[in-house]
Parts: sequence; C-alpha cells; structure tokens
Amino acid sequence: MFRKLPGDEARNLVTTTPDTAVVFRPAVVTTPAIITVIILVSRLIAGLVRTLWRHPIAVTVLAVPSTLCWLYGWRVALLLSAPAPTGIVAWALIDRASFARLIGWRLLAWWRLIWIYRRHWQPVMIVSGLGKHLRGRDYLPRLGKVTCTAWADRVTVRMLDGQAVKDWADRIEALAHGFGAPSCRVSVVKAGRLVLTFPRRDPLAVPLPAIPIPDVPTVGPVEIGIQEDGSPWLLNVHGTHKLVAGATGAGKGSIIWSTIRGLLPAVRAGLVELWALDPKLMELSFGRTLFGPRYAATPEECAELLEQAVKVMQERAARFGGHQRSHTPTVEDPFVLVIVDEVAFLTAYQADRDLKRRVSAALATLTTQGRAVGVGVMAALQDPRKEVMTIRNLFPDKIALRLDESEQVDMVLGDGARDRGALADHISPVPELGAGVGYVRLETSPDPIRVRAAYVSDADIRAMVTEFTPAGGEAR
Ligand SMILES: Nc1ncnc2c1ncn2[C@@H]1O[C@H](COP(=O)(O)OP(=O)(O)OP(=O)(O)O)[C@@H](O)[C@H]1O
Repeated sequence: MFRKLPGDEARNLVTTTPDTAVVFRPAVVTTPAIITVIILVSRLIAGLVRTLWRHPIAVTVLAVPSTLCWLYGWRVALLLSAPAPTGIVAWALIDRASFARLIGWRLLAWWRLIWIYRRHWQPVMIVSGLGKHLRGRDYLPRLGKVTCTAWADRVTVRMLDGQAVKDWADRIEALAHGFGAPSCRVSVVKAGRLVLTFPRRDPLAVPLPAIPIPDVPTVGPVEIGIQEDGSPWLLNVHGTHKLVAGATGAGKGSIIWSTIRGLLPAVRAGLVELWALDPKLMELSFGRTLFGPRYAATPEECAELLEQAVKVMQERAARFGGHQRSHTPTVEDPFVLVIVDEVAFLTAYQADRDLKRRVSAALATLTTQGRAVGVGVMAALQDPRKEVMTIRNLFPDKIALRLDESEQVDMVLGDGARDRGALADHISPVPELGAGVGYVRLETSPDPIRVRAAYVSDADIRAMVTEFTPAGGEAR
C-alpha cells in the first residue's frame, strides 16, 4: 500500500549538511503528454459514469430541463418541466410516508453525504487518528453510502487495511463531534466494513406518558416505551428473565410499572400472576393490592415468597416432564412473573446469612430452571458489580439505565457493549432528560438499542389499582 518514494535510495544522495539534513535528488520520469491527456480524460469519463450510477435521480432532475432548454428554449422547458415538481409537491402533501421513503430520505442522504460527511471526512479522519498521513500522502478509510431514516444517518465505511472495529469504537466521541451529531454507534456489516449511525434528532429527549393499558390480555411482548428510532419498545417477559440495572433515580420503577401495566389485563384474565418483592418498601408497595397475597416486604417474607415460587416451578416441572418442553400460559398454569425491586437488599446487603443464602439459592434456581415452565424473574438493582449480584449472568436479558461508571456498562450488557455505543454512563441525571432512558441488547443483535420507558406516574398507578383490584381487595 505504501509506495517507496523516490529518494529512498542512497545513490540519489546529493549532499548532507552538518545538522544532519539530507538532500536527495529524486528520480524524474518524463511522461509523454498524450498519456497524461488519456489518463485525465478517462478519469473524467469514469467520474461522470460514477455520478450517473450513484445519483440517477439528481442527474435526471438537472439534465432533462437543461436539455429541453438547450433544444427548445426556456419557455418550453419551463412548460414541460413544471408538472413534475408540482406532482412531487402534491405527492409530498398527500402521502408523506411514501414520499419520504422513495424520495425524501434519498435526497436528504445525498445532501448530507455531500455537505456533512464528504466535506468533513478528511479532517475528521486525520484528527481523530483513523486516517494516516504518511510521507506526504493521506490514507483515509473509504466513505461509502449514506442512508437516512427519520431519526438518523447510517454511513457505510470501508476501514483501512489493518484497522480493527475497536479503533473506531474508541473514537465514537470524536466522530460524533466531528460530524455534528449527538452520538455515534458503530456496527459491523462484514469484514472490513462498518456502519456508523449518527442520530439527527432524539425521540427520547422528552418523557413519555404511560402507555395505554392493552384492551386484549397479552402475556407479551409488552409495549413499555419507545426505541430511539421512534418505534415501540416491546419487552419480552414470558420465557426469559430480566435484569434492570441503574443508579438511583435512573427510572427502574418506570420499567417495572410499565411492565405491570401491560400485563394487568392478562392478570385479570388469569393468564398471569404477578409476585412482588419490595424490600425497599417504596416502589411496589404503592400498588400492593394488585399483587394480592403475593407481596412481600421484609427479608423473611421475601425469602418465603421466593421459595414458594420455586415450589410452583418444581411442581410444574414434575408435571410437564416428558409431556411438554415449553410453557403456554393458561388459567390452570398461568405465567408467574416474580418482580424484585432492589435485589441487592436481599442478597449483598442482607446481614442475616441464612436469609441471604436462602434468597440467593431460590433466585438461582428460578433463573436457571424457571423459563421453560412459565416462571420468570424481573429484578432491579443499582450496583451491577459481581460482588453485589453473583448471579447476574443467569439473566438472559439485561437493561442498562443510567450508570455511574463506564465499566459498569459491560458488566450489565456484556463485553464490548459500551464500545458499540451503549453509553449508559453518559445518560443525563436530570429526570426529564434521562430517567427511563437506557440500552438493551436484543437476543437477535449484538448492537445495543437505546430506549426510553414510559413514565407511569403515581396517578396512573392509583388508577390501575382502582380498576384492577377486585372488590375483595386482592388482584384476581
Ligand atoms: N420513564 C421516565 N420518564 C421520565 N421521568 C421519569 C421516568 N422514570 C422515572 N422518572 C423520574 O425520575 C424519578 C426517579 O425515578 P425512579 O424512582 O423510578 O428511579 P429508580 O431507578 O427506581 O431509583 P431508586 O433506585 O432510587 O428507587 C421519578 O420520581 C420520576 O420523576
């Protein structure tokens, strides 16, 4: 890749000076003029063909009226060309979605390619260290296609030979600032090729009111908020276990309450049972009648409730064994969701060693064997360190809300999550901006997705309690 420059050879040495400066006589090869002309003309033709190939619509928009104008004069050109823009404006007004999909985002992508990415590519690459300036030449990663969606630009990049994804992941801040975006996400398309995602606007910047309670009983996926592309955030609760980690005030409550809210019709239909462990006595106690007798607050009650859940699980396992390998929620065997707020109160911070052992053993049993028989655990905790939560790896799905330290991100979401853009330690501590905002890694993709849970207010919880607590005072 790196050419040997003329002058490397010692035989071309002309002089040296006492201060060690060395002067070389470069080898000069005279190129015939005709070869230079041929090279320039072929470059011009290749450039034209490339432009035509890459931007057919833009070329047509410019070429057709210009040709008409040249052939028939500007009046005829105007008359013949006017219907096209009028039709396009009408299309944009009548069917915005299809116009955006077929024309709007492409035009925007073309504009942003030229104005943002191509214009700033060389300085951003060199200054961030992703490009190399060697012996007077710039070696830059190749800027590929730019596509736009409603919320972000996706920029395809061909890395320099020898570069690693980590080289890019380490510079996401430089890339975001360099191209004027609030953040940057790196994902691998194939060997040597990356996609950089630069959000243009942030649909998660404003708090989201509670999602309406579904009309139809559903055991999931439950809609609990939105993803950063504006689409609904659907949380799978049946057939998995969830760990929600976030510093104090990160909004763990909004994930727990949004999930409960989405499951209430299924609770009423008898397809789901919600079991609540509330050692902090702050979060779940607010709607405790929704959980009926399956609510525990003291460590002893919590240990007992967890052991009851283990019994249910084992009884089902004995019954299902040899007959069925997965669970379908029914009134006889509803899906049991065990919700634990601040699980570390029961494990790491529990002074009574016997209780601590019982709770840890029950949680480990539920998280290793509960999935197939319809018993799931959703646990929230503030500190994701291994010493605090020894069984955190037994939760297949993890959600990282605002965290205090960058190292905690990979502890929650798995190795490399922060490098791929899960900047949970950068989420704003201001509740309006950052509460309920977090990152999830879906089973189908290693790339983290930024999400925001809807905020279930005290008034919403009161309304849920009024509507879904039966006359006897216990949730059905
Ligand atoms: N999804 C949300 N959207 C907007 N604001 C929210 C959201 N969730 C929570 N908040 C705000 O942030 C505050 C703290 O939220 P919450 O109590 O749920 O945090 P937490 O993570 O459970 O904290 P702690 O661990 O201290 O209990 C709430 O009082 C509310 O004002």
